[in-house]
Amino acid sequence: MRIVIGSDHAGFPLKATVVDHIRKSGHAVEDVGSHDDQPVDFPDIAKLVTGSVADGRADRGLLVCGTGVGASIAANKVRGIRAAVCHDIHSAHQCVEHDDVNVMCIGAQIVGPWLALDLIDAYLAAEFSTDEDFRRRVEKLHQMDNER
Ligand SMILES: O=C(CO)[C@H](O)[C@H](O)[C@H](O)COP(=O)(O)O
Repeated sequence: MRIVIGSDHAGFPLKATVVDHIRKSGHAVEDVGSHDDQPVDFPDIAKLVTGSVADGRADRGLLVCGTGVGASIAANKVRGIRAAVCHDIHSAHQCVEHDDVNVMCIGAQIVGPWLALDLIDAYLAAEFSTDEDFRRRVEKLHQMDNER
């Protein structure tokens, strides 16, 4: 898959480990920054990641900030984006299987690097279910996007 990843200054220390891991797993990674630990506003990075997913340049996005919360709020402002903070393995795969999440957000101040990599593995391995209940619910999310 083509993965786009971004972080703010709080997520920056974790991002290099994550990028390396995803590349070694065989995925293509676009790293949109930040590229150092200087303060950067998470909405600016979220715009870059979500833009790449929304226009089809990337299949899935990853955002890393301090808690994952700000990044997910920002990402969900963008049409076509279904973002979720995931700090447990079940949510990391179920969010794709049931909700077709296309941007997962992680808090570098909340989870350590080993759990972060397991979360990412679960997220990237998951596929959207063909179950009609889940498809109908996500279709309603599309309708909500179109009504904004
Ligand atoms: O977690 C975040 C937003 O939900 C950010 O990454 C920041 O860590 C948080 O806003 C704190 O800001 P600071 O400039 O790092 O003190």
